[in-house]
Amino acid sequence: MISKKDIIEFLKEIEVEDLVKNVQLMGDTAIIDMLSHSPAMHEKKRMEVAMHAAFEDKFGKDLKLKLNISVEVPEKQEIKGKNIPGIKNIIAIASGKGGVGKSTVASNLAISLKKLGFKVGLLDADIYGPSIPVMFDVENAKPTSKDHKMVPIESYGIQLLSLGFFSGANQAVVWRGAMASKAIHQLIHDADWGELDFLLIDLPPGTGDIHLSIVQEVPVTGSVIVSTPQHVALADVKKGVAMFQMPEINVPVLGIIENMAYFVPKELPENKYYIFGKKGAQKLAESLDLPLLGEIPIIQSIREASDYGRPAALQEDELIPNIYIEIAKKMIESLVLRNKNLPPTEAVRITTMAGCSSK
Ligand SMILES: Nc1ncnc2c1ncn2[C@@H]1O[C@H](COP(=O)(O)OP(=O)(O)OP(=O)(O)O)[C@@H](O)[C@H]1O
Repeated sequence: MISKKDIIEFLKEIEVEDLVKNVQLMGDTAIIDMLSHSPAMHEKKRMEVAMHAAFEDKFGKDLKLKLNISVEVPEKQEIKGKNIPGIKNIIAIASGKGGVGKSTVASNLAISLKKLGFKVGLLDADIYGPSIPVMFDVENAKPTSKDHKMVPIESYGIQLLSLGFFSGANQAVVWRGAMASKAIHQLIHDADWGELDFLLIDLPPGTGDIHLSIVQEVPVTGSVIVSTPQHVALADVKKGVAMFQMPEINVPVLGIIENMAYFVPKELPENKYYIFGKKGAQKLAESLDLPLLGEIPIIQSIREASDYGRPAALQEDELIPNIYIEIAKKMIESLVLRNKNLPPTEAVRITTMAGCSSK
């Protein structure tokens, strides 16, 4: 006669007792409530199949097994890398393709979050061409160290670190491969970022191994994908989204930003010319069930501002700053929603729109 004690002993033997919440024996049926730490359906299925096989092996067909598997994702699994003390939210800025304006968007988003009253850092992890030092007019800066930690360079109130500070723009190529991962690890963990509401990470373009290692390195709260309206760029957005949604990455995508969405001539600011097609990103965002965080026009002064080293979101004229402020607010809205719908993590602290009044 099989007893409840036999079943509990067996659960210990097969080393699943820490996943078992409750065991009941009713006649010839064992009812076991278990936890799965992965939200993926195939994991649940795999657990079910393995349990049935193990029980049949041990107790034969005399004992029926009824499993109730519930999903509980532990905090630890949401947090990819070691938590960084003092940093509340880490947002990865990615693009499926190169040259779509990812670094420009990251810079202006950083400035806009700062204008909304947040403490912001920006890590330039673009190994192929770190451009943040130029965009923030700190091309020749060299970070110092304090208590064995790198001190970020501050520009326009944003804490900055970039591979460009160390490699020199022309040597960017040396950062490829394992060395790049190691360097980025140091920029993230061996730096004194201080207290930050947001650390934005300007990822390299594309979706390769280096992205995976960066994203697994840090507890990324959410990602934002930048695209241009062309079909080829939009097609690559799907790859970017898929990368963040891989089970081992599992970083929520907060939304898509369409850059260079339309052209506005300076002399006719009311006219919008959709040179590369209209509403491509919006339709894509809808089909992927993601928010479109905003559309940024092609404007000469955005490029000039980047080249000059003073992001366009700082301009007196309100056209560009307002577009970016709206995008920053939408991103925070999406983050708030993400925090409501997903299990809380240590890295996620912003739960309301408080502090979002424009300064
Ligand atoms: N909305 C815009 N209007 C005009 N020029 C823009 C706009 N966005 C970006 N640019 C310009 O386009 C060029 C590419 O932008 P950026 O370097 O930000 O792209 P990226 O996606 O980060 O590139 P990479 O793939 O090299 O990392 C830059 O010269 C930038 O100033």
